[in-house]
Amino acid sequence: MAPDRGKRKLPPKVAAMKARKRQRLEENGSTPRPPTQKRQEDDAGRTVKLDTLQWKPVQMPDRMDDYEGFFGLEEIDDVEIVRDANDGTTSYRTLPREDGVAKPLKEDENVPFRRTEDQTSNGDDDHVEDWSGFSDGDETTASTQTTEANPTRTRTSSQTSSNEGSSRQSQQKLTSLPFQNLEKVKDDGVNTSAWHHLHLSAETLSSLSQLKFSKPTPIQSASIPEICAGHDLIGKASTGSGKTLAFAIPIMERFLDSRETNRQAPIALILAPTRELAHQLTSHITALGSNGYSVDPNIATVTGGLSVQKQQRLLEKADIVIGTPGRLWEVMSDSHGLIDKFKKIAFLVVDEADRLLSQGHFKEVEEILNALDRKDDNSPSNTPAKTQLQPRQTLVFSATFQKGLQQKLTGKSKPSGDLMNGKESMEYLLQKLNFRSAKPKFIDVNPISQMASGLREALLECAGQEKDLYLYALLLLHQPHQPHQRAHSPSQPTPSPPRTLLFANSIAAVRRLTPFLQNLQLPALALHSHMPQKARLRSLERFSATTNTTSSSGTILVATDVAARGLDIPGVQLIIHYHLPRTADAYVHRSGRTARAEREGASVLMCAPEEVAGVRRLLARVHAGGGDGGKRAGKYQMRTLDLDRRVVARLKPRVGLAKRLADAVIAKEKRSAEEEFFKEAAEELGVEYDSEEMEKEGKGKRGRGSGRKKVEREARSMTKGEAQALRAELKGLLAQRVNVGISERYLTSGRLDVDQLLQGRKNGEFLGPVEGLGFDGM
Ligand SMILES: Nc1ncnc2c1ncn2[C@@H]1O[C@H](COP(=O)(O)OP(=O)(O)OP(=O)(O)O)[C@@H](O)[C@H]1O
Repeated sequence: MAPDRGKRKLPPKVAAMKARKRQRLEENGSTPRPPTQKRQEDDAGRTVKLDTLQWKPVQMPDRMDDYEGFFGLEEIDDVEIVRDANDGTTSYRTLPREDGVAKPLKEDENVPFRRTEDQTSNGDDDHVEDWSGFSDGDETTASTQTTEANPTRTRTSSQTSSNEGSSRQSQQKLTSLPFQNLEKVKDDGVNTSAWHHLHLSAETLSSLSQLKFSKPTPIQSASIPEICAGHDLIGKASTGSGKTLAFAIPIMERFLDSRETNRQAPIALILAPTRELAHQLTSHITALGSNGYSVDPNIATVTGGLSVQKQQRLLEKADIVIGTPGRLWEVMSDSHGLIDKFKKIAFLVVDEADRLLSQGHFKEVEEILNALDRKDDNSPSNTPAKTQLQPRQTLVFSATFQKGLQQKLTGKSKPSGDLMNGKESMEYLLQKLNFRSAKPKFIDVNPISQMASGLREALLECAGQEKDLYLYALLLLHQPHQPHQRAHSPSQPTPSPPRTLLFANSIAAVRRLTPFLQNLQLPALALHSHMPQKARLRSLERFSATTNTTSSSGTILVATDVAARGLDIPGVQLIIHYHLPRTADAYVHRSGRTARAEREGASVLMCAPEEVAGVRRLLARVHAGGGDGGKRAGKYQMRTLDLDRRVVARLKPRVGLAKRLADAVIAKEKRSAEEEFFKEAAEELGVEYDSEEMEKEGKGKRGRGSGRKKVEREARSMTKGEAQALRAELKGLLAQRVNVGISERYLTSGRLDVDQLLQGRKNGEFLGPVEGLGFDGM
């Protein structure tokens, strides 16, 4: 008998192993023994009859409350269902217990051919990180749930729960992300008279004063009165323009009003597309709530990581709930009474709404919205859900609402009509959300462009095989602009070191580029959604640390689009799009990680010559906003960043060595992950794993990907000695100066040397003319 695993498609290599095994057995005239038979013989479990078991009644979860004719459910623990592999009959077996606790099935017993995390992303250069990977319902690595900017004053849900071990630790780490302005300020704060026309409470004003926000931003000025007056609202404003406080301040005002009432439900439910953004929202709202208020709100952050049961407990006392849709829906749907509580919230906030509501991305958002809108049994049965008055206000924010921005940026596909204008965006959202008023307020403070005003943009044209070389040149060019070169008084807060965010389209590319840059002595860190949650937090924390002016800390973050939306990291001055963003909205949001809060920054799009025309066309449309049917689109011309090709060419030897070393490490890691996988698969099948035989088989294959495989094989075969020799050679090259030609200046490897080299330089003297991007101003 074998446990029921259903049919799965075997990976080709495993299928080949299986076929070889069958062939050998047929040749020997023996019959294969089902692979799980041995395990069953060894198993101490006992076959039992169903009706002899101690069934326990199950309390029905909220999501079942609409199921008519469903009377109840009972459950039983510690029983495995097994199916006879030959005749398909089913029986039940008790699981052996250790210390009175049932021994769970090993993970791989349930999913024999599931690939491990590393295998998934190492194995495939085309592996693309899409938004389904950002929703974290299925991620179970260590995580966080609530953050505190001020642990002594802020009540957070996590404090109600004990014994949270490492999760608590990572939560505290996350809290230290320096959202600079929002750190608790101990001095007297700033004058807030510019806020007075918004009629906010003294406590909110005091908090704003301490946070040193002397005046509201335009989106805050426009939205806060409408929200406080009870309207639903759709708010559009460029990246980094303060949308978080535009909805957080009214929520805090309502929190103050409701303090005396016996409120049974959270005030607000805030949805965000990524874990990082959910935690950042928590951090911003916590900082607001813990600076000027006599009682702080209880904030629960619900993202993947902690057990669902723990998060359900945390939610019981929450005033404000912030979460990613996957985990939030899991927690809501498996709980008792939580959905009913959430139906009473005063605010539903959908941050980055265009992404959260876009087709096919977050099905859990729809589940949550449907659950919130579901009719109560005692509501008039003939009232359709759409027309019922919702007790809550719905607030929707993003920098981009145009559906057209989600079209591909490659220029290969024809733009599908005009970008949506404000009216159409509103209609789209009206279809998706159950607003309580027929016409929510639509506030668009940047109708023409969604790009921040302090952003400078440029194209860097280079062929695909030279991308790494040009990337290195660009990073060297950017490195020297250290803030310590600027006058800085000791009474001012420490300025952030310059940071660069490098975006790539696939996890595999992030994995390759990070060691490549590190080999070139550039301080690079990785961030993608297949990293364990702790490593994700560590990368962000190191990248964001306020005083990382030494070369050992990261000032370059190599990331997938998991970092594209909403992240507010001080000091990000340069965005590099190593790959073309797939969609125009991704371009807007990636570029929006710099030039925030009226600061300046630059964005460089690396682009192959054949892609340039298409990209220019579409970016012109992005800049034209689309509200005029694209008539202004021709006006915007993105500048080109010219690097002196002769000088760039001199960097080739270093780049070549750094690449070979990075490829070798990646290929070896991939190999060991593959070996592990195939060994497990072979064990499962009861066959012998012969790595040499598999290697031979791989060599014989021709066709798509065989060139890459050859390179991988070569990289894998690099010996330790060869790697050491290459490292030594690279070290030597990095220590040498590179003649940069006409300027008679010399370029060396590390940041310090480059700093010295470039002191007093003028634009255009280093690596060719770069007039226009104004790197000096950064
Ligand atoms: N009134 C204000 N005065 C000065 N700074 C502010 C003010 N309001 C917010 N900020 C700061 O501006 C920065 C950007 O704010 P926020 O993250 O809310 O931008 P956003 O509009 O949500 O951006 P994105 O579209 O990228 O999500 C934050 O560092 C925040 O602390």
